[in-house]
Amino acid sequence: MDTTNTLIALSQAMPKTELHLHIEGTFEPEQMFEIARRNQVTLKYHTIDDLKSAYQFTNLQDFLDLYYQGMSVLLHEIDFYDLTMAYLSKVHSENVVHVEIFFDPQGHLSRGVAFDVQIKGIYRALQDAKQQWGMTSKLIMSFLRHLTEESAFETLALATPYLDWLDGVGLDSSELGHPPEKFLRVFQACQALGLYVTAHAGEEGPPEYVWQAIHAIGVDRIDHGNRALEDDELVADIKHRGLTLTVCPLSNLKLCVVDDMKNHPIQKMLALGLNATVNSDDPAYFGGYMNDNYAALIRQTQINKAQLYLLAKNGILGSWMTDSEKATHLNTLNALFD
Ligand code: HPA
Ligand SMILES: [Zn+2]
Repeated sequence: MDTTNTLIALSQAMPKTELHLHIEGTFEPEQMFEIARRNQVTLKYHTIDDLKSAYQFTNLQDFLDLYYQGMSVLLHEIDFYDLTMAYLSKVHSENVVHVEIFFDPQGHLSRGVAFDVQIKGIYRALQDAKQQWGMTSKLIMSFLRHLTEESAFETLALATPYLDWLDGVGLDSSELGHPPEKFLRVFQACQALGLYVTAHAGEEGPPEYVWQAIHAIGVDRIDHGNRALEDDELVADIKHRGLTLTVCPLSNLKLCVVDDMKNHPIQKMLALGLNATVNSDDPAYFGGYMNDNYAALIRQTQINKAQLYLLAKNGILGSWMTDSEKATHLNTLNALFD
């Protein structure tokens, strides 16, 4: 019988991928205050403790209100670089070998920060991480679903000179009332450009939104997907298609998508044959990075060694890495679990 501590040590040592991560959600209060100071931006909260004490959310919107406020201090390319580098260096120390990160261009464009300022800072950090540590990455531009499809099209037009740096597009922000179908045409345009497509669905929204993401949009992956479990036919369809779910345990707890980590559905997802993965979503706001998410699952849901292996393996296979990159990381993972 493996002890909790043995499993936690194994989860820390294993090569991990992060497939659901909003770079603006990695903004630690200390760094936020530092960048606010150098940019002479005044934050609504006066101290780091004041800010941290506001991190009590009862739903997704509570969090988003703070998330948009926090990102408002990002003005220059160096700010986006520093933010991204701080995240990459943190997860490098946790044996994360590959990241696929979202950024929210519209959250910055609306404040007058140009698209090229954002993407140049983020992309340069991704390149530096590759050079320094061999960490590979994909960049996903996410559309804000509370805005119009027209606004998403305008954002796509701004991204056109940078298509070589972009791997996929996503859909995030306030889910209820903003179904995936609202963005059908813009996602079709993205697919025609050869971009991967993923969408947040079934975090707060009903199973119907997950159906739409799969059948109307044709997503390559589903972000969250928790509420898909309410519909057996949908579960069978996700399984049949082999779609990956990018699940975020600590996020789910903080945003009251689950009432208690003990009741987190990730083991059920695995038992149903779904390709669930572990991710941190917005680690600076939700109380933990990759290793903390695994530790919480191990401590509170008693996942076993076989399930731990499966989660890590699903993370490698569900990524957009090349087959040979996947094979390399699978070999390392297999050796560790032998
Ligand atoms: O967890 C999330 N859900 C939806 N939108 C988001 N934008 C950042 N994080 C999230
Ligand atoms: Zn998310």
